[in-house]
Amino acid sequence: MIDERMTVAVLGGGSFGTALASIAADNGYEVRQWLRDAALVESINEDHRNPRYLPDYEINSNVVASTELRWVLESATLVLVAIPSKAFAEVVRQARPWLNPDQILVSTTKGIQQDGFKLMSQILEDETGFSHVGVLSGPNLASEVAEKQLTATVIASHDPLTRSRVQAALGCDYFRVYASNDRYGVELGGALKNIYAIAAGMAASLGMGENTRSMLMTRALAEMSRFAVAQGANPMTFLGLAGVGDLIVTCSSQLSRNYRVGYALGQGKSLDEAVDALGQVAEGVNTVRLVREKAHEVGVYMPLAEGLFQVLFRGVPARDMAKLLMQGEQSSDVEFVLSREDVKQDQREQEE
Ligand SMILES: NC(=O)C1=CN([C@@H]2O[C@H](COP(=O)(O)OP(=O)(O)OC[C@H]3O[C@@H](n4cnc5c(N)ncnc54)[C@H](O)[C@@H]3O)[C@@H](O)[C@H]2O)C=CC1
Ligand SMILES: O=C(CO)COP(=O)(O)O
Repeated sequence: MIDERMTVAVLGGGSFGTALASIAADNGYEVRQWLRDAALVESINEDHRNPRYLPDYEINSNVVASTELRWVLESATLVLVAIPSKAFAEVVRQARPWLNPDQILVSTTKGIQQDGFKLMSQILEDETGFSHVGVLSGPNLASEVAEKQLTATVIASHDPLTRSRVQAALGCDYFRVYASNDRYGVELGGALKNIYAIAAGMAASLGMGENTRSMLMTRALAEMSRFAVAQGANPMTFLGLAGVGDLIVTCSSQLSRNYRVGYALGQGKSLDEAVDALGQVAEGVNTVRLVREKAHEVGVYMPLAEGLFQVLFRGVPARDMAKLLMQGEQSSDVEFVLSREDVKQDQREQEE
């Protein structure tokens, strides 16, 4: 049964915004989608297709697109913001005059803003001062969502109303929406896994095997949760869909843009060539820079992020970096069970 009071606005005309708009419309809600590009607006409204970002999928005909932010937002009770992190704050500021404190504001973006190392839901909070704020994140390749492949995601918010409204708006027989109150952990999970997806794509194109991919993904999880805990998130969140779930899909699929950037780099393309060929956002390229800097600042050990940074921005060949990483410290498997300090202590004692 649909909640008659709910109307949905989606900001962003990329692949994920389009896929989410179509789900809400499939669920019977009135959906308005904001895009800058008038030609794409026309395609969505006339042909029910987004030829630039999701050319192969039909969009529910109840999604109405517009270039008018005011029109899209004025009747909305739920606002999903699906804008790449670099432009996220700018768009929220543009939207601010038509946002109100009763609306539910949800980021679906998996990135970090350079200025202040802010996650997107923090931007929503800071720019509006409103309290119904949440994050949607999980293993959600947009084209598979658009194809109605069976999929699950997480709505994370401290606010129960935000969680239940998003579950009602998007949950359906092909899209399950699980709830979390660790907004920061869920959001960090989505942003951080993009770093390791680039590394996984690179490893695959260099012909590295399945053991290598498994090692990479599991050590990535250790590194992500180490960083997140240092930033105040709950490590248990990384056992869920927005942690290990998203890491698995993004590190295993050519449908991931971050993975594809890594794959192209492994084939010898430059970073600029790889990003240009993609023509869509690969958030991990920026995230690795910001996270590496933050890790240095707060003293968190992140050898994989550091290694990827050196390959992407310092010209270190990926194979050399892989060799170097294999010579790094052999420490604890799960450091929430046996700490890295304890392993170091054991090793020191054996050496004496
Ligand atoms: N595509 C996917 O499979 C998924 C993407 N996400 C996240 O969703 C976010 C958005 O990604 P996609 O929709 O995939 O991106 P995309 O690359 O498909 O499209 C980006 C959209 O944002 C628009 N845009 C960029 N700058 C803008 C600005 N200043 N003002 C207005 N619009 C602007 C572009 O015109 C385009 O419509 C990313 O952070 C991504 O990590 C999350 C889950 C799945
Ligand atoms: O976040 C995603 C899947 O959950 C999409 O990943 P990419 O941005 O790498 O395509």
